[in-house]
Formats: sequence, C-alpha cells, structure tokens
Amino acid sequence: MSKQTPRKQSARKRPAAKQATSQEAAAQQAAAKQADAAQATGRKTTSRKTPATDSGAGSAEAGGGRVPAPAAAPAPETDGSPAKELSRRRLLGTVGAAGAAGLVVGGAAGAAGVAAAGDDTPEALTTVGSTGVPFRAAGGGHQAGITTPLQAKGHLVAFDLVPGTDRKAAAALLRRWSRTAEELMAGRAPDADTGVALDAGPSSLTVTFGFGHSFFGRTGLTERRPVALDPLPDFSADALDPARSNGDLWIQIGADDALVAFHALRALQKDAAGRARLRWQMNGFNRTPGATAQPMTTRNLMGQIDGTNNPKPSDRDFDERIFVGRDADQAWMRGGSYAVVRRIRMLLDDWEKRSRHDQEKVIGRRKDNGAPLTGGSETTPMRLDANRPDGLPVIPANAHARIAAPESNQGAAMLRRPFSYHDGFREDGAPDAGLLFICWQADPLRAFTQVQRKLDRGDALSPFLRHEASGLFAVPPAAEPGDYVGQPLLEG
Ligand SMILES: C=CC1=C(C)c2cc3[nH]c(cc4nc(cc5[nH]c(cc1n2)c(C)c5CCC(=O)O)C(CCC(=O)O)=C4C)c(C)c3C=C
Ligand SMILES: [Fe+2]
Repeated sequence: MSKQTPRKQSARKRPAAKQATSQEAAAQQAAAKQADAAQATGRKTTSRKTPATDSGAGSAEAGGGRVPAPAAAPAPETDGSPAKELSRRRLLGTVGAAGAAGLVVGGAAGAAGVAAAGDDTPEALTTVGSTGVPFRAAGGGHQAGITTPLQAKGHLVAFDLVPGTDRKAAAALLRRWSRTAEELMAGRAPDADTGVALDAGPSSLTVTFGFGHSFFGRTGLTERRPVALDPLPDFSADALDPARSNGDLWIQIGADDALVAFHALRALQKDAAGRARLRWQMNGFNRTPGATAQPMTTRNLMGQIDGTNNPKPSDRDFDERIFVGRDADQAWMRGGSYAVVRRIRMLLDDWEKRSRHDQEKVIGRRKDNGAPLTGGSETTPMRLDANRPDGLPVIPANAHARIAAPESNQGAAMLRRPFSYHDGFREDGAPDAGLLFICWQADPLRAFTQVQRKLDRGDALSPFLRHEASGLFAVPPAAEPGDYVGQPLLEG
C-alpha cells in the first residue's frame, strides 16, 4: 500500500484567546461561517427535518440521489472518461469505490472549509453526511445497497412473522417499512422519531429488503417462491447456528455514520411490532470514507485488500450475472437479486502467526497493494498459467483467488459486498471477529454454491475460517413510485 500522507489538523484548533469570547457570539459566528462554507461547497446546512416541517424537497424520487460534489475533481487514478469514472465510483469495494464519493466531496469541502473559516471556527471535515441514495427506482430498477459503494457501518437483521401475520398483514408491514426507509434515506425523520440522527444528513444510508424461503409458506405464497431460493447445500466446513441463520424477512442497513445506521435499525424494528419478531441481528463495519489518502479497495480483518476482482457495473455481462433477468420463473423477481449472507469467523490468532509471504500464498495476491503474485498492480489480471523456474505455479494451486476465480468455475461470478465484524473476545481470548460475507447474484446455485463447493474441497484460506451462520434471501427490485418493496409479490 502506498504510504498515507498525514492528515490536516489546522481547521480544528481554536486559539485560546478566541475561546474566551461569549458563547452566543461564537455560536452566531460559527453558524454564519458554516452557512458560507456550505454555500461555497453546495452542501445542505440542515438535513434531517421532521415530515411536518419538510417541504418535500429532497424526496428520494426528486433529487434524493447522491448530492453532487461541487466541481468534483476526478480521483487520481481515473482514466478520464466520464462513463468509466462514474462506474468506477459506483463500483463498490473496488479501487476508488468505497469512499470515492465521500473522499472527493470531502476533499473539496475540507479545502473550502479551511479557507472560509479562518482559524477559529470548527468546520465539518467532509460532506459525507450529506450524501443521499434514492430509495425508489422506476421501471424495475434495483434496490439500493447492492451496487451502492460500501458504507462504513452496517446492520443485518432478520425477522420472523409472528403467528397470525398473514399475507395482508405482511403487506402492511412492507408498506410501513418502505415508507420509513424512504424517509430515512432522504434524511427526514420518521413518525415518532427518537431523535438519534437529528443533526446528521442521510450519510449514504441504504435499507435493502429481502424474503427468505420460510416467508412464502407463512403467507400462503408457496407457488410464488422462486426455485433459486431452495436452501443452500451443506458444506463440510459449516458450523452453522440455526438461530442466527435464515429468517422470513431480511434487512440490510448501511450508512457512513453509526448513529444514522442505528437510528434506521431501531425505527424499522419498532415498525415491525406485533407483526414480526427479531430473529437475529449482526453489526458490521468498513473503512470510513476519507480515511485513506486516496480512494482504494477496502481491507478485511486479515489485512488483505478484499474486493479487487469483483464484477464491475461496466462489464458487458454485469447485469446478467448479478440481477434476475426477464426470463425468470417468478416475474416479481425480475430486476432483483439473491443475497447470500454468511457470518465467517476468522481464526486470527492462527492467521497472524503466519509470515506475510505465507499469507500472500494463501490468497495468491500481495498484501500491501493487492497485486497478483504474478506481478503488476492491484488491477492487473492474475496469470494463472505462470510457472516458477521449478515448474510450480506462481499462484499456488490452492490459492483462494485462483480457486474462487470465474476461470475456475465455468465463469461463475458474484458481487461481494461484505462488512467486517467484531463481537468482543471468546473465552480463550481469541477475537470473535471476521466477515459478514454478503454476495449478490442472479442465480445462487451457479454463483455462490458453485464457488463455495470448490473452496470447501480445500482452498488454502478455509483452515483459517469458520462459517457460523448462513442465509439466502430473494431481494426484489426497488419499489416503483407509490409502491412498496415486494408489492408485486404480495398483491400481484
Ligand atoms: C463462496 C464465495 C467466497 C467466500 C465464502 C469467500 C470468503 C472470503 N474471501 C476472503 C478474502 C478474499 N477473497 C478474494 C477473492 C475472491 N473471493 C471470492 C469468493 C469467496 N470468498 C471470489 C469470487 C473472489 C474473486 C476471485 C477472482 O476472480 O480473482 C480475495 C482477493 C482479492 C479480491 O479479488 O477480492 C481476498 C483477499 C475472505 C477473508 C473470506 C472469508 C472470511
Ligand atoms: Fe474470497
């Protein structure tokens, strides 16, 4: 990894003499300067309003998309073409993606903030908070949270319907959840708000809804259950906890602010009262946008750059691989995707005892910059056929990246969009930490199951992992204007 440049601290310091001014004057001065800085950078000055006071501007359909970066300078490694730049930034988890929007916007805002503030006013360091993602998409568009850049904080939560919740009651729940998600993603407070996120903007919040296999039996919709939701097979390395696996309904929440993410989790849980009961919940995190000197692919808790060879939205076959096509057996899933969720604990005590050289052979890529062991940079394709002078492959035969690659799996590909997790320490002192592995695909049998079967037969990474929980969810397309998520299933 390239060395990071030291962060600028200047805008945060206040000279002692100025601190002595009256609180009121200081507050007025700060407000005026923040308004100036916000005007200069195009940021919203306040963003979270109660529905009663909000005029409706900024609703998800009407401009609730990403707040554009003022004169967004292209990130350093761009190839310049606007289309490629857009797909590069939109691409989650890959170079320039996870924090791209935040970093570019933040960079511009930070610079303007320092210039406008002089040296006595605390300024927002970035505009991460003002970035919004639309909830709705017309014409069978995808739900947010699939191709959205990775966020810094995530919650995964599964619910089971309570006895007596029939199809009609389930529909009412999805309608209520959709309304709440739309409000929150636009930076507005939902009904009976707790106030937890009052001062924050939408912070790239996404709320993504999915249906589990058991949902269909409970609601009398078994004929509408897609074949692709058939349970995943058992794998030899599984040590799954059924209580933390599957579920009737699944929600993925992601945001670049922990309070915004928790606020959404709590609001959605309260919405479910009387209709669905929490089954399991997991908390995850990723790099904070702007934490690295330049946008780069995130790292996992083993220290590897993780997400490099994800399919890219600019790939010819991206949609076909990741999203359900027009010929799907269930029309309500067209434009949707299937999420496989695995809680994978990392045996970090064992892993960290290995030399960097050994760790690199386990993956087949360098740890510092993610480049394949066959050379080049992170984005250089792996040369799986390259041999060392002694005739052995440069990328070992059991290297994780070799075994998982589409070339080794009849072209199978999935979009990996994980969160790391850390739930304290186990009795033996080992961290209870790892990856909330989430992957998206049009057909789980041909993507996740195909690849996991292969890994399960003995890739070099598996001895350092324990799969502890699992779920498979059908994630329908985004709600059309006026609809709620899953309406074509529940009312079709
Ligand atoms: C069944 C699918 C996969 C599981 C489960 C999985 C777990 C897992 N992976 C890493 C770390 C890395 N994986 C990398 C690449 C990679 N992994 C999968 C699939 C699964 N990984 C695929 C399809 C690929 C891409 C292969 C390719 O086309 O080259 C890498 C290399 C960098 C990258 O491309 O992302 C790392 C590192 C961990 C730590 C883990 C479980 C905790
Ligand atoms: Fe992997």
